[in-house]
Amino acid sequence: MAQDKQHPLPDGILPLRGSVTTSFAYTTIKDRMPVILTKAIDTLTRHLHDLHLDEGPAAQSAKTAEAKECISTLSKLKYEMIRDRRVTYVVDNESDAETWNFLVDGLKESWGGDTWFSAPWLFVECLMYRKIQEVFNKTENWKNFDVFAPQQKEPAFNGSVKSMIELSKHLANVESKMLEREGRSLALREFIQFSLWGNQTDLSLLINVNHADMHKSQASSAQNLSEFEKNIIVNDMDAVLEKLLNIDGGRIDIVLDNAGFELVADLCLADFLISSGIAKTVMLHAKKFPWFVSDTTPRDLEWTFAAVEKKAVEVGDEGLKARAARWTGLVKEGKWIVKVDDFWTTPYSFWNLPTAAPELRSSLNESSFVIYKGDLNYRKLVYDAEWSTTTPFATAIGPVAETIKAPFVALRTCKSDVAVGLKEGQEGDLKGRDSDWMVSGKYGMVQSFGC
Ligand SMILES: O=P(O)(O)OC[C@H]1O[C@](O)(CO)[C@@H](O)[C@@H]1O
Ligand SMILES: [Mn+2]
Repeated sequence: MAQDKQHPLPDGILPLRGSVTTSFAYTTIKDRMPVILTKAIDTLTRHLHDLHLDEGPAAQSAKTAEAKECISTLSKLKYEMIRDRRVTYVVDNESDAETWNFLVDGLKESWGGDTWFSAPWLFVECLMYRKIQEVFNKTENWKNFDVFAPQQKEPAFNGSVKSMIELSKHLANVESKMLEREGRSLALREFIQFSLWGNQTDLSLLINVNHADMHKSQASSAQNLSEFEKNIIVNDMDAVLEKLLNIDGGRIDIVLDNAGFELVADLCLADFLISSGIAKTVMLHAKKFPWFVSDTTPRDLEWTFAAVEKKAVEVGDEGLKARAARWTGLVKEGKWIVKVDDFWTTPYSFWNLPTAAPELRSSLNESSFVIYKGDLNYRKLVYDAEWSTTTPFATAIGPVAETIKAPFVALRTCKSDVAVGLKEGQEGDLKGRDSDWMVSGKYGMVQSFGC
């Protein structure tokens, strides 16, 4: 990973930071990030307890000692965060550590602050997940442990099964009607909308959600889709459909976001892109290590294929079972390519992509179309800055407009202090309707470039 200075923002545009006490960034660093650490500690503590019951004494003592060490380092991290201490280096042997530390060193000079609240929010929030991974990287026995899986990702998946079954049935119906172009376009519109609304179930936001209730909030049928549609505040869907329907067999990239219901909706879309002939291949970009609680790692993909198939068998849903089997087949045949790149788990905005990750950039330039999923990818596209909401998207993506040639769409539900491309007066209307419109996940954006 290249050591690359953070791209500067235009004069007068500041990055979002926790030091602005009225911001969602502030609430996130003050309240939500410490809770995420507490949950990680709790998960490890429970595992320690289970270890005592399950494994032999020798394995126990080494693993137990390491887990205790992890718990104490995570508690220290939480302490430093709450007290707004200076952020510390990433200390492990991974290939990205040097880059992280180069950026930690440059914080003061680039942004005037190097503590948890004074440094850019994007930087410190990403850093927390990298520091959690550092804790496990330094052990022998816990390197591959996903601390978010047992108590968050897996229960959330189980709580979403009802929605997944409904979604799969509905989409099978939609697919069967897609014979001509018009049918294909209508079908694609639905697949994209489900992929968009799937983004509501991001577990770093839903830290206190009851996983058993996930179904209630998920758009999984045509009926709730039309209810949700009025909440798409920027909607470039028609242009996106036009572009996609004219690709005729190229490669489409999906920069994945969360595992669980969102991933299942994304995989349904990826599957449709192939089965409809729109794309020959789909490249699925996953995260290298557990990230923002629920982001998809390669392990999550495998786990999801198996878990969907198992659930389908349990409930006797042949359609869903065939779907899951087809997904495994698509990977085997090379029609779905799963890719991991260090870049997605750095704090860089996409403005840095050409210099920080030149190979990834060349690869994206071979794509016919890129779909960026979720809120964090949106923040990274627009550099997580204090843009006014009427800033044109083309301005807020800065150099990305020229450096990544493939046309793209961002599908995100709004969960942070940034949204651009709104019409004059639209922000006021939204505020009038819902003071939390920017962060509640209730509103969505289908925002494209190059279409
Ligand atoms: O999974 P997503 O949609 O990228 O959401 C991640 C988002 O989670 C949050 O922690 C929720 O507020 C934001 O900081 C971040 O943008
Ligand atoms: Mn996410």
